[in-house]
Amino acid sequence: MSGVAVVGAGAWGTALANVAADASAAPVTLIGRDAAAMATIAAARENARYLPGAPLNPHVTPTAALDAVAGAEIVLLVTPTQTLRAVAAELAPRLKAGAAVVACAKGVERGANALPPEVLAEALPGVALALLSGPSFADDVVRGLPTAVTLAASDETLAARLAARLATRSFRPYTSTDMTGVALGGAAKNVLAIAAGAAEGRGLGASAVAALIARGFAELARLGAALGARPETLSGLSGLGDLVLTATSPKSRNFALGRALGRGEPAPAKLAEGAATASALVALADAHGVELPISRAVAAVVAGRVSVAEAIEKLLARPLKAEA
Ligand SMILES: NC(=O)C1=CN([C@@H]2O[C@H](COP(=O)(O)OP(=O)(O)OC[C@H]3O[C@@H](n4cnc5c(N)ncnc54)[C@H](OP(=O)(O)O)[C@@H]3O)[C@@H](O)[C@H]2O)C=CC1
Ligand SMILES: O=C(CO)COP(=O)(O)O
Repeated sequence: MSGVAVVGAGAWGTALANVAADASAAPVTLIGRDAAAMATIAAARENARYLPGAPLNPHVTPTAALDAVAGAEIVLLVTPTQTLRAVAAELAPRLKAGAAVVACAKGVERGANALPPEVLAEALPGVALALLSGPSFADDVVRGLPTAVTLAASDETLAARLAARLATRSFRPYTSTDMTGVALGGAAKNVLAIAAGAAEGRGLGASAVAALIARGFAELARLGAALGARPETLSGLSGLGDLVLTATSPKSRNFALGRALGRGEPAPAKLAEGAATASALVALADAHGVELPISRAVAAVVAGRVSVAEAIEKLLARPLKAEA
């Protein structure tokens, strides 16, 4: 079976390293950028900073040596969206011939307003690319709780091979060839989760959160149609599935950020991809003539241009129209 290297030793990278090691006896390397931190993980057999209490699978080798990717047929790229291009550039000269790179981040790159597949296609020309996304909290996955995700590649044979390599009894990758749709769902849900959290933080109630999820999904569907995404992708695991998970759970860092903003509390220090993605998602939509009222409101709030209260009032003042 194929050796796997995981680049990015955060919560999701660590969880996926355990998944890859649980799925096969082939070697798994977990690559971080801080040598001291990786040595600590190797000694403790636990990533105490990002996944405390989760034993590292004994077949996972932590290291800070990026050259270790050279031994892998499959590279899972699990650093935040805004770092993908730079990290991929570092990977390019080190990759084994024929290796596949799987983007596992969820967002839109600022500046280029590009989804992860586009970023990697530019940074890694000629490399076999795939994308992994879907409703999957790292904490649930590392505890072996049932999780279903989407593994997309333009080549369905590659998607099936990668899914088979990563599948375990509890981690179930469904395959797709719609990389745009899968990437868009993962990016948009993080932004919409901030809105849902803000609504809860303001005490607007479950009905308001449900309305934001439904109308937010309508935004996703409009932008997806403009980008050529398949409707069934957006209504599947990586779209609606991840939106429901992330927009209804305080375990979500994006939801938690929104809730703090809604309560007028300081923003949590944890990564919230939706905050960096919001303006880029709106810019991507604007370039295709698609209006995203909720995502635009989130972008304005996280940029500090308006308060949560002002954003809510603006959304409530919007003219009523046909639902679809
Ligand atoms: N956490 C989750 O439940 C899930 C997360 N995801 C997605 O996975 C991606 C990563 O998220 P997650 O693992 O949670 O984030 P974390 O904040 O837990 O970890 C991010 C990791 O990326 C590393 N990193 C950051 N910048 C760089 C860089 N320039 N070069 C190399 N490494 C870098 C960090 O290194 P350092 O520790 O040295 O700062 C850290 O180890 C996100 O796009 C997220 O949306 C997807 C599904 C589930
Ligand atoms: O992507 C995730 C669940 O699918 C993790 O969500 P957060 O990044 O909001 O914590």
